[in-house]
Amino acid sequence: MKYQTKKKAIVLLADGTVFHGKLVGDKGGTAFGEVCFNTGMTGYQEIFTDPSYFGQIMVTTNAHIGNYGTRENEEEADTAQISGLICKNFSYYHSRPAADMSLENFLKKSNLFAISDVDTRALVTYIRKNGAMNAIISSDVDNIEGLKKQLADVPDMNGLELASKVSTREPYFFGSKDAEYKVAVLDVGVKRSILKHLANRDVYCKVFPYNTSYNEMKEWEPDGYLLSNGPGDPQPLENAIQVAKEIMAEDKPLMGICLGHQIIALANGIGTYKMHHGHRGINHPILNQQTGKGEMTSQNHGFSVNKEEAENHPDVEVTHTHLNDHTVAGLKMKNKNCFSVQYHPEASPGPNDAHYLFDEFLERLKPVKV
Ligand SMILES: NC(=O)CC[C@H](N)C(=O)O
Repeated sequence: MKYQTKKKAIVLLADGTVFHGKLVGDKGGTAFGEVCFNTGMTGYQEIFTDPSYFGQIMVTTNAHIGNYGTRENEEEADTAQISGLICKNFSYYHSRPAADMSLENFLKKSNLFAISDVDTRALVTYIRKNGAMNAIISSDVDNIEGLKKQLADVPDMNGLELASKVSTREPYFFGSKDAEYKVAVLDVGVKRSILKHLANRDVYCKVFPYNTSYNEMKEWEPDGYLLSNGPGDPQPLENAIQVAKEIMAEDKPLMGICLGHQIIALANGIGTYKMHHGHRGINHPILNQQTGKGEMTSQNHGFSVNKEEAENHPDVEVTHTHLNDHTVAGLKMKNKNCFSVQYHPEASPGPNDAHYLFDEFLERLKPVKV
């Protein structure tokens, strides 16, 4: 086996707890961020490249990572976006005919520091019990005191603005120019598969940087707007909240996904809060309150919308509820052409139950077009 003498590495949590592991590859390093876990049994490439995870160290509960390599076009951004990776077994070899790279090389290309051989079950149980917290992973195993000092300087996720770190610098287009509809996307960390879903529905997208004003987006004369997913706390995103307010004031079709959903809630005066340890996985059950049907969904969020404020808001309807903890999973504005979900209708990875939400958005664009 490759790397028979694996070098030691550690996970140091903000409360001082240490978990032991081994280095992936042989290049030492240190990485820090908020530690979180994803329970998906597949889809690591999509997870690692999702800009919503920027600033987070990912623990994968799937015991095998890397065994099917990576493949171009299955990523959500060009390189890995997570701050670091903690896994149980890391496969240096992959067996999938369609793969074009090993995960090891993909992580190298992304300059991502990863450690393996960690008791991930114990670590996940610990986070689940004690809540999300900052952590540092390092090969500098004999320097715990030094690492503690570095860890103390890592910013708290609560209140942290991260959209500016992942958003496009310049506007760009996605899809065919000849498409029937035009949607302006405010990129606070957009996953590529959201754009693909729109393009597949005859939508031409123009993707704007996170700090673009509504007037600038409007100049392109889009039929509707999308507020994307993305990393960090939604509350510091003043421009995005203002954009949502202005789109709603003009009653243009607006869809929000995850961070975009939280921004729409804030634009309506509904608060958001940091969850204990969040929802990250691909089997999160949702109740669609309008149809009474259940949906299996892909989720990745650590903040949530205030349920009481949403339920008591005269102009807002809670359309979807998370069945594990009854948190708000979807909203609709009663008198506005606007809806949003806390989960990921684009999946990638995950089940396809919620793709219909893109069709619903198209239904909202059609009358505007005519
Ligand atoms: N996937 C997302 O858009 C995540 C939204 C936000 N950063 C959260 O953690 O709740």
